[in-house]
Amino acid sequence: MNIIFARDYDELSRLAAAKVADTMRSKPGAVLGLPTGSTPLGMYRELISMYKEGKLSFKDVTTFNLDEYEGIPKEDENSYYRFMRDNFFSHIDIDKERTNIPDGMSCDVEGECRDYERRIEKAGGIDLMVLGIGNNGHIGFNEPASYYAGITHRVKLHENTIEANSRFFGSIEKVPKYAVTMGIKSIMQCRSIMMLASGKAKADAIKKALEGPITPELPASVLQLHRDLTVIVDEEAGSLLK
Ligand SMILES: N[C@@H]1[C@@H](O)[C@H](O)[C@@H](COP(=O)(O)O)O[C@@H]1O
Repeated sequence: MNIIFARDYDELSRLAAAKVADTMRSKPGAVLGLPTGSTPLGMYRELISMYKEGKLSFKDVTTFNLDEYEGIPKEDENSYYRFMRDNFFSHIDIDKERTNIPDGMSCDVEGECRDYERRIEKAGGIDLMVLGIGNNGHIGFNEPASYYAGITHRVKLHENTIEANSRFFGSIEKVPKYAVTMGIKSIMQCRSIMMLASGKAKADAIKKALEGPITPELPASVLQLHRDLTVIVDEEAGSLLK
């Protein structure tokens, strides 16, 4: 495991974008796994700048997003589809046909999950998966549980997650109760993983994830078993690490 201590959020974002760019340069047609949330916003801004400066092209890249809320239409301002379009995809030269986000409006959720896994396999698997981490240690929407959920699946969100994410919805009542997320197996199968964490609220989850026991009660702790894991933390998020 490679832990990088960034001075602050800006440096974390630059380092994260540089790793994505390296992956794209070393493998034309790379397949990227992408997260939402406030943490990767700076990384997306950096990547957009690289594209605008002519240093990077996303033409041949394929992407798979980690998760999506259930029951939120694509065009809703809180859908992860909108998040990705507004914060990243509409600013770069990516082929929209090569961007994949679970369909949270599907009337056949099970079928959608199976199809998502098939699409990842058909693309040749994910070269670099970028992850954030929830305050409770979740990755994607894999919530603390007594077992590991393997592949892409429907999940009931924890109270804690609903509360943390209510800041985007204006009120707790408006936050969806369910989501579709890539599973722990789908994440662990990625060839390389980079997890990002910024701010004091993440310090406890990061300490448990990297130094605590490996348990589905703290989903990110399973990443300790991955062969190619890079974690980038800023000073606050890394403040409890030994
Ligand atoms: N499903 C997403 C996660 O993928 C993300 O890592 C987490 C943390 O978000 P933030 O970066 O805003 O703290 O939020 C959501 O729950």
